[in-house]
Amino acid sequence: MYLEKLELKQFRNYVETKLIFSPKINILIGENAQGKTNLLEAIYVLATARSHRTANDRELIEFKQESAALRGTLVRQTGKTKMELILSRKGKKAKLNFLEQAKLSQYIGQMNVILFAPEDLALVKGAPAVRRRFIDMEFGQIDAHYLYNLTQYRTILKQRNHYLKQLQLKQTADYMLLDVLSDQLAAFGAEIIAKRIVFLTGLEKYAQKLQEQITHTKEKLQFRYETSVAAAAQKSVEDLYSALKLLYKTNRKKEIIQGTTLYGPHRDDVLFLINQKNVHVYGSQGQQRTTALALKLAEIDLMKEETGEYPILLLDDVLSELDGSRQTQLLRTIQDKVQTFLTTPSISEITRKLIKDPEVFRIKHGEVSVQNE
Ligand SMILES: Nc1ncnc2c1ncn2[C@@H]1O[C@H](COP(=O)(O)OP(=O)(O)OP(=O)(O)O)[C@@H](O)[C@H]1O
Repeated sequence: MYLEKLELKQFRNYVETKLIFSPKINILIGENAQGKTNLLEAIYVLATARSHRTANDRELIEFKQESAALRGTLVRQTGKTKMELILSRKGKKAKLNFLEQAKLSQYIGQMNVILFAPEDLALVKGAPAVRRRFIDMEFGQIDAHYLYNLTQYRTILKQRNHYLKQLQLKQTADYMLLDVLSDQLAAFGAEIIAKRIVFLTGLEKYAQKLQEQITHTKEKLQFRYETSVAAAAQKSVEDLYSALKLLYKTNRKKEIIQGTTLYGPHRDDVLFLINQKNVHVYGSQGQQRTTALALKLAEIDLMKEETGEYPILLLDDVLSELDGSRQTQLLRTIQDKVQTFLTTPSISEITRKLIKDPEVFRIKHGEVSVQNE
């Protein structure tokens, strides 16, 4: 799939911009603070209805304005789709082919994007929340059911935590509602854990191959899903559900004392292992970066497998963070098959050598000019 056209109105520092992109590689070049990342962010927001940089949509609207509009034409094997997202103080409105979608979950997933920013190089090293967010953003895009379960889970988790707080403060002594909420949370939690394990297995298969290519060694990369449910990978959804319910039952006192839900997918993590050793703990900086790169590139293949089409790749100033051989590996992987947008302050020699006929956009103060060499 590829994004053919993009129109922005009052989005960040773009007052009004209309662009036509190459289905292959688009280079967004410009000095600092001109709007390169804002443009990548716009594509990301158009696809996922949320920003990778902020949870506050207000920040996405041009400083002096009340609303922002993003419109795009997405081309897939099955045809073209017009996508539209309006952001305002009142919330978001999403349209597909001019039809307003009652739920955002109906809109998300049309356009699949993978964003790779320098922060992602810390994915392996960062806190568990960073990895959970990564998993949820990626898997949510390719599986509407996963996204639905996640939304339900979050809503019930909030209610359950609120109720645990009430029990902690002795504002209530009724355990009936807690049991109901535990039951519901376990049901959605089990679905989420089961899907995460399936997806991670798929991702691992591709990442292993890439890791070997990048390192030219016999380093074996493995992913392990870490959860409080024992032997989760061997369990069916029903078994996971029973196991979670049991965890809530046996740890009721502990959860009430702490006033929060201590078990479930919101507390889980992913471990990355190289030759059976935890990369987070034992990996060199280089190994951690390679693992993050392999993980990101593996997503391209996983999305292709799951959706039948290659996703759109957004590379935010990431090339300069990689050494020559990793840059080469990255550019070879995407060459000709993945529509790519990459931001950079200047085009490196490697990029010049490896990228054939890129479309180059020069960005200055939120204005874009096409600059083909
Ligand atoms: N809501 C907004 N309205 C208007 N301008 C904004 C808004 N949010 C951010 N900006 C402006 O956008 C610019 C930053 O753009 P962006 O983050 O895309 O930089 P960049 O070109 O990627 O630079 P760098 O290479 O430093 O990351 C800043 O000038 C900032 O003031």
